[in-house]
Amino acid sequence: MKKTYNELTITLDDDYVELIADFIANLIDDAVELGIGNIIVRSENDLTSVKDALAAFEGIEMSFKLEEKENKDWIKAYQDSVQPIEAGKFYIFPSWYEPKEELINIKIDPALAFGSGHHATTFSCLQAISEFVKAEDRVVDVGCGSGILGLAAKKLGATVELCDTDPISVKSTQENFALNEEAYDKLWEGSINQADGCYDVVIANIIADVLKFIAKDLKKATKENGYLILSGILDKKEKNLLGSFQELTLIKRIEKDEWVTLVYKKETNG
Ligand SMILES: C[S@@+](CC[C@H](N)C(=O)[O-])C[C@H]1O[C@@H](n2cnc3c(N)ncnc32)[C@H](O)[C@@H]1O
Repeated sequence: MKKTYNELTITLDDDYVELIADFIANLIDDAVELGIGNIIVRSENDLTSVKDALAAFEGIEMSFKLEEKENKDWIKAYQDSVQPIEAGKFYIFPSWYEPKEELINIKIDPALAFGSGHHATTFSCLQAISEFVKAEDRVVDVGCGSGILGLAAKKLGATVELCDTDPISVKSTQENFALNEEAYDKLWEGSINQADGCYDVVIANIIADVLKFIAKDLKKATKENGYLILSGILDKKEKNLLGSFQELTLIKRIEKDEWVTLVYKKETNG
């Protein structure tokens, strides 16, 4: 145990506390404390990159205080308790576990970027990918985080491109593709507006407000008769989002915990 730990206090609108806390819990393995209008994260690791990842979120005002404090006894727990999970056709496991023969294996170690597979939004996307991605599809993973969704599509034989506005996610995606001995076809720091052409499947697990903000580009990037998988939508935000995608056909809705995943088809006349 180190002599000191880092404490990051995030002050934000109380409506977003749970959402952002969920996001942080998937970035790191350390304790996240929820307050009224604030979240406190404590870790022996440097929390600058968590702060930077949060600062990259568009549409949510946050202020940050990062301090170094004397260590009492937090740390050391979650990493030991990270369990593998099964989602759709996939088995997501940390490297200290053995793969499972009957499933498609994806090795992900807990790291700074979002996407260990445990969060309801990632889990539901993996289910949707199992159902809608076919070999040789051209797929883009928008907001790739750890790269887990792109990796899943790659394992199904798709051509995969990925992007994220956060450089830590881009790095983490590179590392996770290497860890799984897979190669992506393109990876860039940025968003879907920089994509080149159209895709059979567009996947975006971000948050409702951002999905709304980039709706036009997501729809444009989806091929005729292609699929658009949207996730990261809190149930209370769903209604407000639907209007931005109303010209597409909603073919599947997956609800897990308080999170909703929507699968749209862009019909030929859509
Ligand atoms: C909830 S995480 C999803 C990570 C991973 N795809 C998964 O399903 O577990 C959302 C990611 O979207 C990224 N992001 C936020 N706004 C974005 C935008 N406008 N365009 C692309 N990525 C964005 C964040 O940096 C974050 O890595």
